[in-house]
Amino acid sequence: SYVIDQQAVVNPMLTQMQASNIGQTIVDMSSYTNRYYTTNNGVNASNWLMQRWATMAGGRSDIAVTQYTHASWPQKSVILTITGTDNPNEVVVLGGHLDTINQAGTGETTKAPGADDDASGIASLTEVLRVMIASGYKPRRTIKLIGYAAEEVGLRGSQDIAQNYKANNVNVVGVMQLDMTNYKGSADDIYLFTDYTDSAQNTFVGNLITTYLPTLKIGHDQCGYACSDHASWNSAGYWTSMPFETAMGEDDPYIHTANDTYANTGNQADHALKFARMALAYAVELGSDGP
Ligand SMILES: N[C@H](Cc1ccc(I)cc1)C(=O)NO
Ligand SMILES: [Zn+2]
Ligand SMILES: [Zn+2]
Repeated sequence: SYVIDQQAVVNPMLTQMQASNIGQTIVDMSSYTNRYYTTNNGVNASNWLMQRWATMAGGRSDIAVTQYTHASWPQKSVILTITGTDNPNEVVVLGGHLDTINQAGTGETTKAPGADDDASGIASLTEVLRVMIASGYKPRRTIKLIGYAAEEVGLRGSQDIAQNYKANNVNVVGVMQLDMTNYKGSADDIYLFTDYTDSAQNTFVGNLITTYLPTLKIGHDQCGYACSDHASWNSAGYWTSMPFETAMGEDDPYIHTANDTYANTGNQADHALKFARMALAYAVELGSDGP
């Protein structure tokens, strides 16, 4: 349910979250020449993320990391699963995409660092994971963190996964997409996009922000098209939210170029930390609901 009642668990975790950790993950991921869905770099970046999350999860028998093989391209999606304790069949999904693109065309040696789009989202989720593990948090529901392949070429990785979950009747109770979290281009802090998302869940996410991050300003906007992986889940009939870094039209001008670098978001991850904290609250509040 959308009742907010986990303050005793969430608040101590929020204080542990650090922008420097997020920044390091952005630097690591954007050091690949590109992460395009068909290049060796793109394949290697997926393998790197799997290894990174698996190393973090090492000691936990309730956490598994797998790669999802897509039939028609080589880059795999990465799925980390924290199996719930007494309500494991209800699943909470948080995602971002691990691929990048250069609008001029992306070959093996084309630069597409994708620091903001979307290393920032993956890095925000990785800090959520680190703090959940550090605090020994065990959700009652299952929580899945997903690094989608092939988002830039038509939301193809998330489409595969969302349709597969629908076909298998996986009971996903909520989906949050983090695509671009570190470029502060607008007056407000977090923009809840209203198209291809669920209004009731958006209200819940807004309430999470006012409850746990009361200094942040909330905006609302629309993409006007299926602008990230939440749209794949929405069209499969699942409830989604897409908190975005700016208002429409004030978004990061460097994306899909060789200049989407950590330096071009100020060599810091303070904006992304807001999204990481929001995502942590979302994961724990939804993840703590029993059957
Ligand atoms: N088009 C999306 C990014 C994007 C999303 C919303 C807005 I407003 C502007 C830009 C993308 O490239 N996702 O990978
Ligand atoms: Zn993009
Ligand atoms: Zn993106």
